[in-house]
Amino acid sequence: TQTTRPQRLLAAVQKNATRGDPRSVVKAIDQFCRQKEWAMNVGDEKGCILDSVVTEVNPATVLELGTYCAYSTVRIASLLPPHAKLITLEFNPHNAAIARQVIAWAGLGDKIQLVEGASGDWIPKMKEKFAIETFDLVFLDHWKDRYLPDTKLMEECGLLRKGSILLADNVICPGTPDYLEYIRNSPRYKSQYFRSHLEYTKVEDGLEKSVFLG
Ligand SMILES: O=C(NCc1cccc(CNc2ccc3[nH]ncc3c2)c1)c1cc(-c2ccc(F)cc2)cc(O)c1O
Ligand SMILES: [Mg+2]
Repeated sequence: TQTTRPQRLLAAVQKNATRGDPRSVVKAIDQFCRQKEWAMNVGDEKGCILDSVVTEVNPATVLELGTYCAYSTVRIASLLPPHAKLITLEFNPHNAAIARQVIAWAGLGDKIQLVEGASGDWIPKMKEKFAIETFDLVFLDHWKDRYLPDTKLMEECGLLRKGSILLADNVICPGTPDYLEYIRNSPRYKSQYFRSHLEYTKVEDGLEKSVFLG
C-alpha cells in the first residue's frame, strides 16, 4: 500500500539522523525536502530566524500551533533551557502519530507535550489542563485562517502577558492577510517583519514577530 509523505519523511529521519541528536533530525528533514520531496516545514532559511528569536526570548513556556511532522517543534525544543515546556497542537491524527516518532527520535520527549486537537478547543483549556499561566512564546504555523481568531482567543483567555512574543509563519505565502492587518494596526502589539522565502523555494515568504504590550 502507498506510504504518505509524513511516513516517508519519518523514514528519512530514522535512516539519516542520529537518535538523541535534534540537530541531525533537523538536517535530515531539510535534506529530504530539498533532495526528495517538498514538505511544509518552516525549513532551514526561516528556521534560522526562528532559532534567533527562540534564543533571544529564552522562553520557559512555548505554544506551537501546528506540529505537522515536528520539524519546528524539534528545532525550538533543542534551544530551550532545561525546565522549559513546549506544548504543540496538531489537529490531524496522522501528522500527530508521525510527529511523536520524530520527537522520540530526537530524544526530546520530556520537553515537548504534543496535544491532538484543534486550537479553538484547546486554547481555553490550557491554564487548567497544563498548569500554564502565560506563554512566553507562541509559534503560529497552523491553518492560516485560524491565526487571527486564535490570537484573539489567547488574549481573551489571559494566555499572553506584557512581553509575550508571537511568531507567525507564512504571512506572505500562503498568506495571513487578516492577521497581518490586525497585528500591525493594533496598539496592543509591536510588530516586525522578517523577510525570507517559502521553505525550500525562491518564492517570497516571511515571519512576523509581534510583542504583546499588555
Ligand atoms: O497550510 C499550511 N500549514 C497548516 C496546515 C496545513 C494542512 C494541515 C494542517 C493540519 N494541522 C493543523 C490544523 C489545524 C490546527 N489547529 N490547531 C492546530 C492545528 C494543526 C495544517 C502551510 C502551507 C504551506 C504551503 C503549501 C502549499 C504552497 F504551494 C505554498 C505554501 C506552507 C507552510 O509553511 C504551511 O505552514
Ligand atoms: Mg508554515
